[in-house]
Amino acid sequence: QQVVLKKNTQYNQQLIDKLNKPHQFWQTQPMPNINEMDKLKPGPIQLGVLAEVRKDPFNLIDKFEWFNVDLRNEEQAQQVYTLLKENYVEDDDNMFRFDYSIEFLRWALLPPGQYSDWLIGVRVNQKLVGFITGIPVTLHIENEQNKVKMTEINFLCVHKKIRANRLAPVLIKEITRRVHIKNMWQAVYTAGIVVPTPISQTRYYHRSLNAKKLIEVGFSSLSARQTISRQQKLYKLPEEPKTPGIRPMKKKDVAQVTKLLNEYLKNFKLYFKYTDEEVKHWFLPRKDVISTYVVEKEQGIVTDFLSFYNLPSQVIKNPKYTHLRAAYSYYNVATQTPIVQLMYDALILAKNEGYDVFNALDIMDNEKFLKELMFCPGDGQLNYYLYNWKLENDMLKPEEIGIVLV
Ligand SMILES: CNCCCN(C)c1ncc(F)c(N2CC(C(=O)NCc3cnc4ccccn34)C2)n1
Repeated sequence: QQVVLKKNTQYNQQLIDKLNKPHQFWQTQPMPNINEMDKLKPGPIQLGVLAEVRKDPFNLIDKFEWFNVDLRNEEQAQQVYTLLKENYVEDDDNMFRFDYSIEFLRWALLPPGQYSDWLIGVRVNQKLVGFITGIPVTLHIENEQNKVKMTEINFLCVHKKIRANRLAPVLIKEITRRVHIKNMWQAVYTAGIVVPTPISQTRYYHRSLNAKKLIEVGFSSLSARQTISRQQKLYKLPEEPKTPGIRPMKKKDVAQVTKLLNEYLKNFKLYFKYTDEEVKHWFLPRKDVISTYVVEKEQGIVTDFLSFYNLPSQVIKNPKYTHLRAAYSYYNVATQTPIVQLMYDALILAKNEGYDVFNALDIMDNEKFLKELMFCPGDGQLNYYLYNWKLENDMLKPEEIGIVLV
């Protein structure tokens, strides 16, 4: 009886703490909070001192141990895949959960220049129960002179059975330490939740490709006047893309795609600059991971390209379907083809690749095609965060964001 009472009081105390001091962890981090916004000048909030960076890993509760994940190792990749498949992001009604594939994770987390100690796992008795990742990026912030080498954080995940152990803050602190050790002091990340302090709040839009299935899995719903067959007719797409010369990207296109992409991204306040090597990694088609199509005119000139990545969701309880096949808009550059026509072709190509829905955020120039191509606003928002950096005006509009995190 005593033990149960103690456990409950301990748990209740944790709840009381949570309610009284929300964001207790985040208040300790160099993120501008509301009242000090006006005082700080644009740029780093805290200047890091390499000599002061802790050399040893943060302490873990006993039996928990740090573990650098080697995603090239099949067994370790399987462990990461299973942890995410069973414990990663779900929608608010717990109907869907992301199901990132192993090949996708290798694409997302093994880019050129990756550090082996930035894919961090926590294990208990050889079982993976926690994960967080960083990849090295150079982010251009608000103007050309701010080219900041930093980390892009992603895939923070703690096993459902060991939540409320305060493991997530330790994972964040440990990857921060491993980034600081490399003399990098900023980070960029996104999250569906709001913690201090978003630099932009973007919104998801969805374009139905398989209306019937979206209704059957509960992703879409029918209003009184709508019927399934009406919806199918409304969202019907032609068999073939409209743009002459559109075809899958090949290795020979890398140099032209790099030029088009870097030129286009200068329009935004937050963007990466890509080398040929990086374009090869991020855009050359990989089956069931990334699709990129280029528009080739006479003499082999590439004038436009479109790209989308594959992120299926497990349908948690449904008699007929186990997965929702979703294509997510990645980077699209239209210099000769009208953007609406280019993205209409993206829908047709995604439908032909077997996707049920095409998702896009209202960032970059996406507003220009979302309404006309019958995208519907989703219920969630994706917040962008910059760690240890004060922007000129604190917030950026979605159309000023030029980066997509997978
Ligand atoms: C760095 N990390 C971001 C991952 C990419 N992210 C979360 C994302 N980028 C663009 C989107 F357009 C988007 N989505 C449209 C919304 C949606 O489809 N909501 C219903 C739903 C279906 N399946 C799931 C699984 C989890 C949560 C909601 N789900 C979420 N998500």
